[in-house]
Parts: sequence; structure tokens; C-alpha cells
Amino acid sequence: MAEADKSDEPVAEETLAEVAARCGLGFSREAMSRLDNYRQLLWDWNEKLNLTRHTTVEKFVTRDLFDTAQLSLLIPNGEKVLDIGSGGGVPGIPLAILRPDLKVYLCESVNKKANVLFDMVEKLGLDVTVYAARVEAVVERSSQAPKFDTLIARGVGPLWKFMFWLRPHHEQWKRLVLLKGPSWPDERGEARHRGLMKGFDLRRIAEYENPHNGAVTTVLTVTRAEKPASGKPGKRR
Ligand SMILES: C[S@@+](CC[C@H](N)C(=O)[O-])C[C@H]1O[C@@H](n2cnc3c(N)ncnc32)[C@H](O)[C@@H]1O
Repeated sequence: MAEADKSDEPVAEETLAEVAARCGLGFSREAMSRLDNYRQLLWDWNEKLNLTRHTTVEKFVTRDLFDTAQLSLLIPNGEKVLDIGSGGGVPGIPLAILRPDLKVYLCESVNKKANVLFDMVEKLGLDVTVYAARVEAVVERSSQAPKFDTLIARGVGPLWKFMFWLRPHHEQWKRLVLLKGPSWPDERGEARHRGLMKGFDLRRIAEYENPHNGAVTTVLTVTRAEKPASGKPGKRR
């Protein structure tokens, strides 16, 4: 007897755990379940507000969770971490799930998006603070805002903008960590050209390939430059 033609049957989408395992992301069972809850909340909200284009499990894992996992490797224990321009919550929310030792703060300038972040953080039961404000205002409020160890951002703007926003408040943060695409050397050139890197060190601390499309992400850090020893000329920044 001929076998039934199965080509019209819908193909079941892989689960988050299956895609994560394929990408070498070893999350605990509890983290996996919370990440999946976050994914569902994000997609539910996405029907009302444009928050993400990563609406398949494959893209959510290989882009959002993969970036977050790489970032997570670079953040020391117990730090206060501010995610600038969180949008739908990446990387701040998955980072808070993966790294309960951190105190994570989210900052989003568009009120509607910040309200979604409040909702998701509450439903996920995360100890995450959300600022519905521009980052300049958050770091400026020195009496209210805590001092941050690490500022993180993905997909918010070019390097010079971060330096323009954050330079005047450098005593409020120790380190800026940015996930960047291949145009980062041009961004560095522009920030230098505008004189915004004076007194700061820029380092490339990691590079990795996206498991979905092979695109290379470069992780940059900006810190205050150490003063050159007396008598020696300073390096060009
Ligand atoms: C392209 S989205 C990126 C969202 C998220 N980080 C991601 O990677 O999926 C950039 C977000 O940054 C926010 N934003 C832009 N400038 C900002 C600022 N100065 N302070 C806080 N948020 C800002 C925008 O409202 C937007 O939601």
C-alpha cells in the first residue's frame, strides 16, 4: 500500500530548549522556562506594539538569547547593570533571568514601551527596575539613581551618541559595553572626530558569529582612560 503524502502536514517548530541546545546554550531548566515565558509575553505585546522582528523561536534564540549569553560571560558577579534603550527588553530581561546575581535596570525613552517593560518584569517576578526615561536623564539624577557598574546596549545608536549622552556623567558608570556590527571602526572614527573619546579607552573585548546567519558581532567596551605616568606622552584616544 502506498504511504500517505505527508508534505502538506505542518512542520512543528522546534522548542526553545531544542534550538538553545543546537546553539550550545546550556541554560538551566528553570531559566529555560522563564525565558520561554518572557518570549511569550514579548510576542503577545508585539501584536499591539512594534517591539521585535524576532517572531520565530529560531530568531529569538539565535539573535536575542545568543547575544545575551555572550554578554553575560563578560559581566562580573554582583554588578549593577543598566540596559540602555531596552525596547522589548533585550538584552536586559534575559540577562536578569540568566544572572540572578546581577541587579539589572532597564531604561527606555518611549513611554509605551517602558510600560510594557514594567508589565513583563512584574509578570516574570523579576527584581528589575525600569526607568521610563532617556539614559541622559537616568545618569544625570545622581541623587536618585545608583551608580552603575556596567552600561549595556544593543541596537540603540552609534558610539558617538552614547559618548555624547554619557560623557558628562562619567562618575555614574564604570564601563560601557556595546554590541556592534561590522561598521564599528567607522563609529569609532566619528566619535574620535567629534572629540568624544578624549580621556576614555575603547577596547574590542570579544567577537562572535551568529549561529543563524554567521553575522559577526563585536563587543566594545569604553572605560575612563588611566592617566599616563608622568613624563610619558599619553596615547591618542
Ligand atoms: C532599535 S531599539 C533596540 C531595542 C533592544 N535593545 C534590542 O536590541 O532589541 C532602540 C531603543 O532605544 C530607545 N532609545 C533611543 N534613544 C534612547 C535614549 N537616549 N535613552 C533611552 N532609550 C533610548 C528607543 O526608544 C528604542 O526603543
